[in-house]
Amino acid sequence: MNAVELESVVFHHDAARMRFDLAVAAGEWLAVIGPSGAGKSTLLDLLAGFLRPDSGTVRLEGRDVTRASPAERPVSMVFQDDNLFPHLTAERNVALGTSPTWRLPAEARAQARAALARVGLGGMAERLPGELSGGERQRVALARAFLRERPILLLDEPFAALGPALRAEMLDLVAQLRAGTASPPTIVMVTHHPGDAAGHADRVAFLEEGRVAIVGPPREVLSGADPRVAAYLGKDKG
Ligand SMILES: Nc1ncnc2c1ncn2[C@@H]1O[C@H](COP(=O)(O)OP(=O)(O)OP(=O)(O)O)[C@@H](O)[C@H]1O
Repeated sequence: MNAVELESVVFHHDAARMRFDLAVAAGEWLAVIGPSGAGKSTLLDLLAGFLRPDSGTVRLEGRDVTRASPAERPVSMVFQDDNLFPHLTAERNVALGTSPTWRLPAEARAQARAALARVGLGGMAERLPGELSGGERQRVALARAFLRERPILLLDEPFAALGPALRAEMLDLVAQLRAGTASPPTIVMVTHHPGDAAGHADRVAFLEEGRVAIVGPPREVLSGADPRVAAYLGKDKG
C-alpha cells in the first residue's frame, strides 16, 4: 500500500497553477526539492490538509482524505519554525502531541520526558522555547512529532535555519528516531539542500512549475543528468 498518493491533484494560488501526481510507499523517506516557487510547500500543505485541491484525490494510508481536516489526517508535522507554544515548557510542548490537557497525567509527563531524553534534551524539560537554541527547539518539535506515532511525518525545511554541521546532526537524529520506531513513519521532507536529500532519503522528487518533474533514487536524480535538475543544482545549492 502507498502511504501517500496524490492523483491528478489540481490547485491554484492566483496565477500559479499546480498539478501533482505522486505516490510514496509506506515507510519510505521522500525528499522534495526544486526551485523557489515550484510548489514544494503547497504540496505539503495539500497533504497536511491546510489546503484543499480544486480537483483530484489525496489518499493517505489508503484513505481518501481530500476533504478531511488537518486533525483527521494521519500526519504529524515539523516546520522551519513556529512549531512550539512559547509560553509552555519543552515538556508541555511535547506532551501536547498526545495529551492536550492542562493537568498533565503523570504518565504523559513521563512519556514527554523520555521523548526529550531521546532527542538529547534530558535536562531541559522545564525550559521555555525562548530559553532554547534554534536546534534545541527543533529537537523538541521532533520529540513531539515522533511521540505522536502518526504513520506519516511531514517535514517542511525543518533545519533550514541551522548551519550545515547542525543540519547533518539533525537529519541523523531523524534517521535514528525513525529506526527506533516499531513501524517507521513515511517521511515527506521538503529541503533546499540537495545534499540533505542525498544522505538520507530513499527517493527524491524534483518539482518544477507546480509539477513533479522527476522522481527517483537520490544518486540518479541528483546526478544532474536531467538538464532541469542540472540547472537547479548549478545555482549553488549546497
Ligand atoms: N498564499 C498565496 N497566495 C498566492 N500565491 C501563492 C501563495 N502561496 C504560494 N503562492 C504561489 O504558489 C507557487 C508555489 O509556492 P510554494 O510556496 O508552494 O513554493 P515553494 O516551492 O515551496 O517555494 P520556496 O522554495 O520559495 O519556499 C508560487 O508561485 C507562489 O508564488
